[in-house]
Amino acid sequence: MQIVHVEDINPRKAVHVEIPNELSDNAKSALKCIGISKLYSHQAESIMASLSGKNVVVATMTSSGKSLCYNLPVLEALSQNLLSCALYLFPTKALAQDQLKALLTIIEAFGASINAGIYDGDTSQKDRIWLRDNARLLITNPDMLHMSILPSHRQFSRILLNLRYVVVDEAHAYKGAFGCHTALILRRLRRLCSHVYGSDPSFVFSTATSANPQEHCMELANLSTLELIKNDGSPSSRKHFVLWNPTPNTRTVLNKIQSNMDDTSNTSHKNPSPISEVSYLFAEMVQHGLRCITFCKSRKLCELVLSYTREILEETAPHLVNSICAYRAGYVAQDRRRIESDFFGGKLCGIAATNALELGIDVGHIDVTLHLGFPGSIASLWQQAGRSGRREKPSLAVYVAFEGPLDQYFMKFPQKLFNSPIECCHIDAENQQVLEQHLVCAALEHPVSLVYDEKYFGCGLSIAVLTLKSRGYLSSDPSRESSAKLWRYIGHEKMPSRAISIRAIDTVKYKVIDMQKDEVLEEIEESKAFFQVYEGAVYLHQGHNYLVKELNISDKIAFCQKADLKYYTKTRDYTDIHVVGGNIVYIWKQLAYPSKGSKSQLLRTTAQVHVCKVTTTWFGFHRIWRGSSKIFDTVELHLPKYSYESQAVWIQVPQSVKALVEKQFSFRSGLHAASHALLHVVPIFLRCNLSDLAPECPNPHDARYFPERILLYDQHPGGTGVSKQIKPYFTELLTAALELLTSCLCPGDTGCPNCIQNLSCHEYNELIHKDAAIMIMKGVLDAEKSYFQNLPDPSESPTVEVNQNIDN
Ligand SMILES: Nc1ncnc2c1ncn2[C@@H]1O[C@H](COP(=O)(O)OP(=O)(O)OP(=O)(O)O)[C@@H](O)[C@H]1O
Repeated sequence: MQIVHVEDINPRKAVHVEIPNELSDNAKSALKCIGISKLYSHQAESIMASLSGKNVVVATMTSSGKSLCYNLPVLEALSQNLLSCALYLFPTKALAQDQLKALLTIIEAFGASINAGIYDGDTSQKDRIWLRDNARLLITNPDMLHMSILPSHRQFSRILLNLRYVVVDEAHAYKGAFGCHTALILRRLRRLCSHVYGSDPSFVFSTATSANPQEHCMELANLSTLELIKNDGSPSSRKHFVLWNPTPNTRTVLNKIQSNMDDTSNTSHKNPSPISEVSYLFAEMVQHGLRCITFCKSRKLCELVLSYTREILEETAPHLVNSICAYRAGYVAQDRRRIESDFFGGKLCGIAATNALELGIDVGHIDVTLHLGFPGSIASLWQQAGRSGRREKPSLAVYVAFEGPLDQYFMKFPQKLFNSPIECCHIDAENQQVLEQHLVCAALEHPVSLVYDEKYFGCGLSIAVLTLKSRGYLSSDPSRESSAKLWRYIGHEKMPSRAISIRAIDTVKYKVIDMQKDEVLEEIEESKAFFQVYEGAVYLHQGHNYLVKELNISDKIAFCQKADLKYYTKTRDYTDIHVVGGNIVYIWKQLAYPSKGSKSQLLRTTAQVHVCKVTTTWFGFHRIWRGSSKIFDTVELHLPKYSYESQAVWIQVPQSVKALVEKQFSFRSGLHAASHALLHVVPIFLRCNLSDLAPECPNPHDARYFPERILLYDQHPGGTGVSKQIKPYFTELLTAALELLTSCLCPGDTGCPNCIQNLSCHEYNELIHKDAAIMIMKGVLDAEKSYFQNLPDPSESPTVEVNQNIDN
């Protein structure tokens, strides 16, 4: 049977409290108006804490009424002082739209005169002017704050002068590169409020699933105190969480249904694959009148699931074919809004979605969530599953596993999924490179002072200022004493914020055009384009197959035509890391978290951090039968390579170690496994998002020379500085990675997801060898030890640069 485990998640009773007497009559009648007669205990707790001026983070379950935790104190404060203002930050435009509806209802119920509106990239010029002059509750996102509000802060002076609250919703979305940039943007905001406008807003965060909400939000907004509200008083319904493992040898009831129904040989669903099984489940749910979201890891999977499910419904319940659709990034905003409201209104009863729908957009009651593959974190899985069973009705979640190591690991050890703590959210708000980028913007907004601004930008400030001075971005009055100097922006760009991509999203995009309708179907970021569109590619849009007929690279357009195809395509590619050189100097600074080693110990490493060039080469594609996933054709591709500059941290493996390893094992496989293991232990030492980093993975089908090094690189063009932060810990990382491998008792050479297998490996964990990795890491650590034995203590000097030839 495919069902390998059922976890029964017990319902939880609501803990209600009376509406606090301290609230105004307006607030009480507003609550009554929106149908709330009692508060959940966490709501009362957080509302009272916010009203007393405390910074608050509400970390409770999905759909636990968190919006009220910030809306109520904000509206109470804004209706009592008719000048007071609030700023709401949502991580996506869609969420802002969604929340505005609920907010306008409660504002009306409050009977207060509070103008509220959304100020984002979609807001018209006319509305922007009106909002600047009239809004007291401005809803925006970090991008807009960074690009528009802060650089033109004088236009928002009324709001900033009277800013009483800053609300940060879905705070768990701010992690990795995006989190790091947002942290700096919030520091810029708080600095301006204090230095220019004399305001000091309180913060209210809402966050769903993270192990360290308080620490994460304090870091995000640089707060010294923050009240954590985590005792959830909202009710939750019973949930059955099913782990479903498609097994090639077992015919399921669903397969039987399918085989009875099939009369053609070209069907793609005879063999159970996770994609076809999830599609059958999806079709079943819809046919039983259950409202369902199927979460898929990628845009392509989302389209495939929709297309398979529609085929099944065509046979079994044709009237339901149009009651499901796909929802993912890349669709134009208008289409997404239409899908959201059709789903909410009941016109649609199922959606195949990527994590674009993971954040709390209210799409009404959902009975079932299906999860095709592990979404990358336990937190994410819970967040997705939390979408069903709202409003006290029982619900079902089914996690359908892929063949991959991580999915299979959870199928074997379900308790690792249900009993493990949820991961931490990592941001590195002291990232020197990101700090430098935002300091340029901050200096344009208001001159920077080393004395007054260190509390916002940390102890890396003075070094960052000197770096920016030498690069011609900042200058100060030479007659002033150094501590009294004010650093002003003197760079050439009028709007330096425009050059900073806070989500590290490419600005260059490819248009996908339907040739028959002459209509743009989608815009794809340049870095992702060649994975999806090339001549001969099967491109999926809203469950329909399109064949890409032509790719015009100079105009960045892919022309395609609807086609009835029983296969999909997949590129053959590899990624090379070329270390360019140019040492990036690591500057020692106070760490915000305890370090396991002393400063001098940490500096004793020959690891290097350099600028690198990351290049992806596409050399062909496979045509693969849907359902059976069998490759039936391989085609050559001639596409330009895609490159970007980034940063890498790496250590050379001595030739002697290589020679020793090669006597027993494949050296390449050892390097590959060692780089995975190294990546896995990074969070023990550094706050960062693992998806910011990637290990160097050898291409299993390429016998070319592979550099003798263990390397991690920053996946964002330009780099977020995470490689630089890793360098001083390299020896410690190697030691921890070695411990990880030697303590993992999994059998076999290829390890498990707990040691050397990595979910996001570009080469699908091919060519990895645990014992070879252990030998390599031991060899490198021994070589490091003997190298430094005879050297003086490096703690005298701030950096240790060890000369090594860069031969790759
Ligand atoms: N005290 C209450 N009593 C009854 N219903 C409530 C109460 N508070 C909120 N609700 C209802 O619970 C639902 C979910 O509320 P809300 O959207 O604020 O949750 P949330 O925690 O912000 O959700 P998400 O995690 O998706 O962001 C809404 O329909 C809201 O009206």
